[in-house]
Amino acid sequence: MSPLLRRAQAAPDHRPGTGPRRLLPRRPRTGRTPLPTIVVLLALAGACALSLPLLGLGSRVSWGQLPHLLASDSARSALLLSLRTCLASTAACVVLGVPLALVLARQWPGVRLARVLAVLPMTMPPVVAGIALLSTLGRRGLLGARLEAWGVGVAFSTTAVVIAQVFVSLPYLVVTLEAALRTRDTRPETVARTLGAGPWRVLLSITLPLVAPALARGTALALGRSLGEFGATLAFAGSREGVTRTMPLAIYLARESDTPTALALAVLLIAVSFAVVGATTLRWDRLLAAACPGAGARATRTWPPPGAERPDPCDAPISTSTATSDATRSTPDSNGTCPAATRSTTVGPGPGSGVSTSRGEDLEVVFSSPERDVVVNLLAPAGRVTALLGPNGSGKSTVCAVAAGLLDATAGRVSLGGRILDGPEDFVAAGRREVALLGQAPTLFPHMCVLDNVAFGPRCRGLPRGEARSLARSELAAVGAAHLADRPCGTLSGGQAARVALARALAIRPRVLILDEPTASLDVSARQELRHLVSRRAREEGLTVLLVTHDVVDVAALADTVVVLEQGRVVETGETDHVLSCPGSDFTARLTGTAVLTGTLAGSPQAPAVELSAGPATHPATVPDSEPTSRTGAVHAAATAEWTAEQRSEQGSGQWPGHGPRTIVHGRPEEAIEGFQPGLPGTALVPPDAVALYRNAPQGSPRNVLAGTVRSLERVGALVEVQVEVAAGQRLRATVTAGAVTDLGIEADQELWAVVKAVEVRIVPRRAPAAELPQVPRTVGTQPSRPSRPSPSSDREQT
Ligand SMILES: Nc1ncnc2c1ncn2[C@@H]1O[C@H](COP(=O)(O)OP(=O)(O)OP(=O)(O)O)[C@@H](O)[C@H]1O
Repeated sequence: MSPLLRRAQAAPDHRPGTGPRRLLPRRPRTGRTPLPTIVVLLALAGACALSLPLLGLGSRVSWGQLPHLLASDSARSALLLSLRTCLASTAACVVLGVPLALVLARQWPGVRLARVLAVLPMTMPPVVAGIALLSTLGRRGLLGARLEAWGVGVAFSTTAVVIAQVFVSLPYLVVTLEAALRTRDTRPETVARTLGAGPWRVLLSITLPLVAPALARGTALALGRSLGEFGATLAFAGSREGVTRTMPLAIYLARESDTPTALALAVLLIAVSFAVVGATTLRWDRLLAAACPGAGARATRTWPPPGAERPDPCDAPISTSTATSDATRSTPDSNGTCPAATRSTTVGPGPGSGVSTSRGEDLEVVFSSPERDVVVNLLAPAGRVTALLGPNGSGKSTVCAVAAGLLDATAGRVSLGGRILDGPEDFVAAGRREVALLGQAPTLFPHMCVLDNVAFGPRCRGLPRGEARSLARSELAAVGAAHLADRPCGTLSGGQAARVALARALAIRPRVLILDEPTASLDVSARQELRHLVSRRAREEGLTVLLVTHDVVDVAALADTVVVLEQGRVVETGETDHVLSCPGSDFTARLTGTAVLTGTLAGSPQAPAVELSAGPATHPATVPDSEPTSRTGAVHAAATAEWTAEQRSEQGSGQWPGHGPRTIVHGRPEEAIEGFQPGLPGTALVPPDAVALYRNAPQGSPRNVLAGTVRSLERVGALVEVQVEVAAGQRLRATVTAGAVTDLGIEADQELWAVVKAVEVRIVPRRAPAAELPQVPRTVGTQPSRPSRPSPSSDREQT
């Protein structure tokens, strides 16, 4: 115990908050990490450095005479000229700076140098900037001489003032905006593309609104810099009253001859700068919402709006029983009650109408991506749900991106109902394929309300605003989210956001719905809810669904067929029931809890076996009790191996067989096993209910008996998973009741016996490791992409 704690406990009263007796360190009251004192002191010194000169200036100003001093002709002329030129130069900065920042935020050869050049005018002494401008646009300058020949004189004019201001202030806007663009989340833009937005709509509706705060700040900085511009203006434009003499110049000239006027102008300049920069820090959205409540849904980020009550009476878990029940949900009325009738407008049979439209068509995806070492050929049948499974990095997202048009199917083909979406000659862009993509995160557009999010896709497809909103309302109703329509997206829970994202994907009336782990970030109940919803909506619309998931419950509940990818190749396909009950790959075996034991194939397809990799004997050389104990609860496990004849005789001789060098697992006889060849690598897949654990060596002559060591015990719901190592690094899994664990006295490092029914063990040839896989020919995929195609390796950057 620390001395401090001892003292605290020894004190007669060490209740918190009792003055000097409070010896325990004070806990921080907020979650914020406290700043070191020295940092706070330095910050105060910095604040003084910024504010003291202003105080000094204020102390010299004749405040009483201020209106009189500022009313002089020269002061008014300087002020008006400053405002005119600053507004013009700021507008020019926005027009030129936004495109420049967009280009500089991308990756291209030489972009780093370009970024340095863009910042350079910020670091130049202003007078040097003026000389540079004079050398370019002056009468004898690089361009100025030609302009003079055409009768256009730039230097020493009001235009020169604007040019000088643009030159020094443009970098402020570019740097601020470019940093925001480079670090922005690009997923909303990718989603917008998949919903059918073209480049202009993505830029104007998504990209710029998302970086609007940085644009506002950059613009304010540019305006502030223009207002204060002096050196470059003086060198390039001179000081002609009413023409080029802006406020800074007027202050400079008056500072000796007419100090009170100079100080008054200085105060005015500071006040204007303060107003301009301060305006960018205001929450305009809130002010607008307060000023015109009708605009609140689009602008405000708070919910409920002031005066409204929580909780939302319609915000209950949705019923997934019938489409109609969801479709009748609607926006609560002003009293907060949910009217029975929906305001939804349906298009055609309409979402949630319960009428199957069977829009789905066969989706075929055949491609190779040498960069990612993915070679895939798969078919998602029309109107069915195909689960795409595989370990991390196996290529699932790549398949989704290719199918959605975010990635070019190099040397391949994507077709929908026989129509080529991506092939050697054709490429249909993302968003024009009738393919909707729903990713792990809902990625709602944060600057739009829920209704506008869902109406975005239909708007991109040319639907008038009113119709798009009606369709959006009915889509929201169909997923039980009609009452969220006017909510800002930032106020939704994860489950609500997922529902809205589903409605948004379905609002474009796709034929194919691609779900790339949409339930990954949800809790159990929200996950279940979304699962039901996807299943119901896919059925109602008759959609072809490609579902990426790592959750076996998703597969069992939703999928009709399963495709398994490993190391970028399809290793297993089949009907869901078959794949789950008879997994044919390591991945599905693990997914279903089946133990995977590896070794060398032996026997024949009619009597298949796998000889496990050799492992050290770990059991002590004691004679096991040959009586199965009375506590022989035949507990079910997930793998086994044969106790060989030699091992039996070892046991008879009083030797514990341990993990002998010839641990063999026998499997179910088959008529034929593709690729079976004794001596090649093989796998024994042992389902969870095929194994019984014994504390002592079992009697009788079971074919597969395995000696092993308990390596872990883990609670799985009401049961306990026992992992038993049967060869070096190879474990069986047994799922037993907690009672059986107690009865058998199972604990870590204990030796056990496992018996596995051979008829339940599948023996399959093992797939060669990645290094031995046939390489994709390098010529494939090196074809130049058509300009409109996304680059094969650029989707991550974009997504
Ligand atoms: N932008 C990229 N550029 C190059 N290679 C990439 C890129 N994105 C992914 N890869 C590679 O492509 C392969 C397949 O990745 P992909 O993301 O498709 O796998 P996944 O099965 O979806 O994985 P996860 O389950 O982790 O999402 C991996 O080897 C990965 O490293």
